[in-house]
Amino acid sequence: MTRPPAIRTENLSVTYTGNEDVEAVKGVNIAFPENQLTTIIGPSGCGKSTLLKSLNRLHEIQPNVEIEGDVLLGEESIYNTDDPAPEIRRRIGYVPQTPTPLPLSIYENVAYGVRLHGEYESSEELDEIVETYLKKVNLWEEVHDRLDTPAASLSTGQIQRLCLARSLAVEPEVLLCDEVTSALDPISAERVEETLVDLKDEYTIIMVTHSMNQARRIADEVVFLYLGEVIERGDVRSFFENPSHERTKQFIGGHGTGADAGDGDDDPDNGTEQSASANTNTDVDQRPTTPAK
Ligand SMILES: Nc1ncnc2c1ncn2[C@@H]1O[C@H](COP(=O)(O)OP(=O)(O)OP(=O)(O)O)[C@@H](O)[C@H]1O
Repeated sequence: MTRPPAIRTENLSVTYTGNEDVEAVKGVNIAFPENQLTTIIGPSGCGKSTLLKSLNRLHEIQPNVEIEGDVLLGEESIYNTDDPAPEIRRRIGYVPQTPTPLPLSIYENVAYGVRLHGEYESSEELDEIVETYLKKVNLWEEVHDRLDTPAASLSTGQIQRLCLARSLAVEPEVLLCDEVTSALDPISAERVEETLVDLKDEYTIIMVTHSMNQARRIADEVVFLYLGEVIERGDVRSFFENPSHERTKQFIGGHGTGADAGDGDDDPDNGTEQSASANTNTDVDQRPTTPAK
């Protein structure tokens, strides 16, 4: 049975108005069901990041962006509201591709937002919150004996998990992840992926990825975006095994024609992922693939 949407768009269009207008997202209507992981895939420049950022008003921090339509969190508009943008962004967390820790200790990186929102009553409770979220992202074992050291001393993969913990500690309703493994080495990427799989039954996660292999591994549902429009969406199995639209078929190419359609993904030494976009000549994605679990 389809779960109720945690967040959805209504006729959402996003236009960059610079020297010339670029309508990056075009009248998109899409609902993201709660407590599942939905990946957004599509060729480079098709509007994936733009769509993701519009889900928590992140475009407001850059000039020359026009938004039409609406985004509803539950039944509440995130645009037509008196709530300040930081409160919207607390409820809809965003984790970027390049993890950036605050110039603070490991502990304070997780505690920061909790302090800001005043959602604790004692230092013991704050300690518990920090421990809880570091455990949720599978980082506690690695850092519990050095919580006071600077977060910058961690590896990039650990920092990405720390950033996930920081986002989760303020208890968002939705978590937006923008290519959160693509800047990581394969082993770190695998750890982050495992963490997302652990989290996905408990959180509504919307994740942009360039990797169809990653989408296959961890998504519940897949959304295919092309030139700013949603072409197709479906549960991960039917999406890859039985896509309806010709454009989707072209995009996923030979990868989606059967459950066993091999794409080299299970071979950690494969080194590159053959992007579907290579089949459509719209993109050549030679990013490293993460090894299968
Ligand atoms: N700040 C900006 N100003 C003008 N145009 C922009 C801006 N950001 C993105 N665009 C354009 O909007 C379109 C969608 O870009 P977006 O980054 O959302 O695509 P994407 O699917 O996330 O791409 P990629 O997979 O390469 O990250 C592209 O044509 C891009 O050039």
